[in-house]
Amino acid sequence: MSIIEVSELRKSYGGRAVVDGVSFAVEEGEIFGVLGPNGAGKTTTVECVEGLRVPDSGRVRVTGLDPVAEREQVARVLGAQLQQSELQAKLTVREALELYASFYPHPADWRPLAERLGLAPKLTTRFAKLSGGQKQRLFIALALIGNPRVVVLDELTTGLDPRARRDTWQLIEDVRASGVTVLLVTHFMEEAQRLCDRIAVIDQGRVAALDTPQGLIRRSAGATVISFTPSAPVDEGDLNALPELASVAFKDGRITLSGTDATVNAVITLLARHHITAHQLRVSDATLDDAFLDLTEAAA
Ligand SMILES: Nc1ncnc2c1ncn2[C@@H]1O[C@H](COP(=O)(O)OP(=O)(O)OP(=O)(O)O)[C@@H](O)[C@H]1O
Repeated sequence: MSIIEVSELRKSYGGRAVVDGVSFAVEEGEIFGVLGPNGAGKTTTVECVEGLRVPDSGRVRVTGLDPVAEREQVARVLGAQLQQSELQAKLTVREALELYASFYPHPADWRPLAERLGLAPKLTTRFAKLSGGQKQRLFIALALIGNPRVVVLDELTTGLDPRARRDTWQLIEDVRASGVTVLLVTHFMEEAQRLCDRIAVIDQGRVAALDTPQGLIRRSAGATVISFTPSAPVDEGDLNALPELASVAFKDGRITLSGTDATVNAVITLLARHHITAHQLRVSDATLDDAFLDLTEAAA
C-alpha cells in the first residue's frame, strides 16, 4: 500500500476546476515533490491530503485513512507545516514546542528535536524575533513533533537566503533518513532536483508529468544542449535539418541547439564538413528548469 494515494481528485471554486483529476501515489520513505506554476492547484491538492479542504470528488488516503472522515487519526500520522500567521508573535520557541507537543498522545521529545534543528540557543526567543530561517526551522520542528509518518511541507524555503536554504535541504534529508515520508511543494527547481526522489509536475489542475528528476529531464524534448560561436556563418536550413533537434537559437553570434546526442554529433559533423570552427563550445545536460518549462508549455 502506498502511504499517500490521490486518485482522480477534483476541486472547483465558483465553477472553475482548480484541481481537475489529479492522481499520484507516494511510497513510504520517499521525498515526493509537487511542482508547478503559480495557481496550478498544488496547495489545493496537498491541503486535500492534509484534510484541510474537502474534495468535490476523487479519493485521498493517507496510510489508508480518509483525511476528511478520519481527520483525527490522520492528524496522528501526518505533520503539516504551519502558515506563518498561525503562530502567536509573543510565543517563545520553547512555549510553541511544548504547546504543540501537548496536542499529541505520543509526541517526540522536543529537546533533541530543537537541538537537531539548531533551535536550542533560541528557546526563550519570541516567535516575532526569529529570523526567517529560524522560523522555518521552528515550523519543521512543529510539523515533526507528533512523530508523524508523513510530513507535508509547502514552500518551505521561500524567502530564505541561499545558506539557510541549503541547511534546510540537509534537514529534509535528515528527516527522510529517520524514516519519515516527505511531501514537498516547491517552486525551486534546484531544490526539487536535489531533494526529490520523484516529482509530479502539476499544470492547470492536472498532472502534466510524474517521474524522477532525471526522468523528467530525459522526457523533455531537448535533453542535451550545445552552444558555440561559429568561425563562419552556418546555414540555418542545415541546422533546422539536424536529427532530433528540439530548438535552435541565435544570439550575439552564438548558436544554441537543444536535442539529443544525435543532434550534437550531427552538428559537429556539419561544422567539420564546412571547415567551420566552433569557438567556446559547450555541451551540457538540460536542467529540471528546462524540462519544467517544456512540460508545462506542452500541457498549455
Ligand atoms: N478558497 C478559494 N476560493 C477561490 N479560489 C481559490 C481558493 N483557493 C484557491 N483558489 C484558486 O485556485 C487556484 C489554485 O490555487 P492553489 O493555491 O492550489 O495553487 P498553487 O499551485 O498552490 O499556486 P501558488 O504556486 O501560486 O501557491 C488559484 O487560481 C487560486 O486563486
